[in-house]
Amino acid sequence: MTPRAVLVGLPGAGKSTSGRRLAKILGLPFADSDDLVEAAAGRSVAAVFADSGEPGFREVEAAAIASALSDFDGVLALGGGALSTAATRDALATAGVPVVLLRATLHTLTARVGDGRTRPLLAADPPGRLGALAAERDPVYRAVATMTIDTDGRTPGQVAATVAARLHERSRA
Ligand SMILES: Nc1ncnc2c1ncn2[C@@H]1O[C@H](COP(=O)(O)OP(=O)(O)O)[C@@H](O)[C@H]1O
Ligand SMILES: O=C(O)C1=C[C@@H](OP(=O)(O)O)[C@@H](O)[C@H](O)C1
Ligand SMILES: [Mg+2]
Repeated sequence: MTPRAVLVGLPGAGKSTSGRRLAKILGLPFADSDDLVEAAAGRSVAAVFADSGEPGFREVEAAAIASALSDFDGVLALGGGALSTAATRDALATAGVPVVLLRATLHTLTARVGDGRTRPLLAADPPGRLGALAAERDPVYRAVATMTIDTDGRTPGQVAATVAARLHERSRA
C-alpha cells in the first residue's frame, strides 16, 4: 500500500496546510513527515535539529518517510528538505505515486513563513535562506514531480481542489 499523493516543495508552499485539505476532500487520512519525525523522536523538529543537527534530523526523517511510503494509504506531505536524502528520492520513484509539487514565488513564500521560528534552516534570514534553498532544490523537485501547482493567489482550499481535480483526471486517463 502506498500513499495516493505525496506533496513536495519549499517551506511555505503549503504542503502541510493544503495537504490536509486535500486529504479531507479525498476522504483519506493525512500524514506529514514532520509530525512523523516528532512522534518518532518524541521532540519537536526544532529540538531534533538542536540536539542532533541536520544530519540527525534527516536520518529520522528518511526512516519515517520510507515507512510511510510502504504502508500509508492517504495523502503524505513531506518536509521541504526531505528530497535532499538520495534514499528518499529513490524510494519515491520506486513507489510510483503521484508527486505534487506546490510552487510559489519567493515573495509569497517569505510572507507565509514569517520569522521562520519553527523552521531551523530559515533561522536569522528567511528570505535569503529561501532563495538559496530554491536554487539548490528546484531542479530536484522538478525531477521527481508528476504534477506542478502554482499556489500564488490561491487559498489552501483552492489549491487542494485543483490537486484533487488533476488527480481525478489522471486516474481516468
Ligand atoms: N495557499 C495559501 N494561501 C495563503 N496562505 C497559505 C497557503 N498555504 C499555506 N499558507 C500558510 O502559510 C504558512 C505555511 O504553510 P505550511 O502548510 O506550513 O507550508 P509548508 O508545509 O509547505 O512549509 C501557514 O501559516 C499557512 O497557513
Ligand atoms: O526545508 C527544510 O529543510 C525543512 C522544512 C520543514 O518542513 P516544511 O517544508 O513543511 O516547512 C521541516 O522539515 C524542517 O524545518 C526542515
Ligand atoms: Mg510542512
